[in-house]
Formats: sequence, structure tokens, C-alpha cells
Amino acid sequence: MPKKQISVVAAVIENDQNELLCALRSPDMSLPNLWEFPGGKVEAGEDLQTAIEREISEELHCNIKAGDVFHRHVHEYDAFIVELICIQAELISGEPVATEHAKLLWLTPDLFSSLNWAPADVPAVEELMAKASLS
Ligand SMILES: Nc1nc2c([nH]c(=O)n2[C@H]2C[C@H](O)[C@@H](COP(=O)(O)OP(=O)(O)OP(=O)(O)O)O2)c(=O)[nH]1
Repeated sequence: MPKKQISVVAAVIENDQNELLCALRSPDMSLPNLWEFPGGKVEAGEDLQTAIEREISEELHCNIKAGDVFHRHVHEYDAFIVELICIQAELISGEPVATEHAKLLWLTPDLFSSLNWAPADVPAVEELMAKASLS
């Protein structure tokens, strides 16, 4: 049987210290104990911006304004295929709270290699690190 493919939106939220919000998946989530950009599956009929704004409000209890998609990458896991769609975002109200994640961390991209990332995120992480090293 072909593997299921899911579309997942992930928010790259930057604060005014050039730090990006990173989230640690908890031991009881799929892909446990790996770092990611917070987000989740796009629901049927939903546009990407609506999906990421909804996911962040549900998961982190704060509000973001979604900007542009800056990275798309298809990754094949053993059990499924994910299209990871990374979207730039700005925090517009509230402070992120970890309701499902084990931890949240604001980190500058030069330190991203110190985290153990979900495999699908590695190309986006590398792009963000490369971009930060040029600025
Ligand atoms: N949110 C998010 N998920 C990611 C990333 N990288 C990556 O491989 N994934 C995978 C982990 C999950 O298998 C899937 C997203 O599912 P999820 O469990 O976070 O999303 P969800 O809240 O909509 O799903 P569910 O718990 O209702 O099943 O994509 C990432 O950067 N962010």
C-alpha cells in the first residue's frame, strides 16, 4: 500500500532579538523528543495561512500573523510522507505556552545545530543557519 502523505505547516516565529521559536516534541507525541517548528496538519479546505494561525492558537495559546512560505520540503519517514511547509510568522498577541510540547525555546539560528531536529526539518534548519551566517 502506498504511504500516506500529509501536509504540515510549521511556523518560524522571530522575536526582536533575532531568535526563532523552537519546540521540543514530548515523549508521547509521534517523533518524540525531537525539535521542530510548531504547527500541524493542514485540514481539508484550509489555506496554509489559516492553518498555521489555527495550529499556533490551539497549541501555544497565542496569536500569530502568518507571512510568506519560505521553505517546502517533502520527507519520507518509515511510516508516512510529510510535506513540511515552513511559514514566516510574527507574534501579534500573547506569549507562547507549551501545552503539548515538552519545551519551547527561543534560539538564534547559529545555535540550531545544538538541537536534535525532526529529520523533515533539517533542510529548513540548514537554510536558516546559512541565512543567519550571512547577516
Ligand atoms: N508541527 C510540526 N510537525 C512536524 C515538523 N516536522 C515533522 O516532521 N513533523 C511531523 C510530526 C508529525 O508526524 C506531523 C505533524 O503532526 P502533528 O501531530 O504535529 O499535527 P496535528 O496536531 O495536526 O496532528 P494530530 O496530533 O491531531 O494527529 O509532522 C515540524 O517542524 N512541525
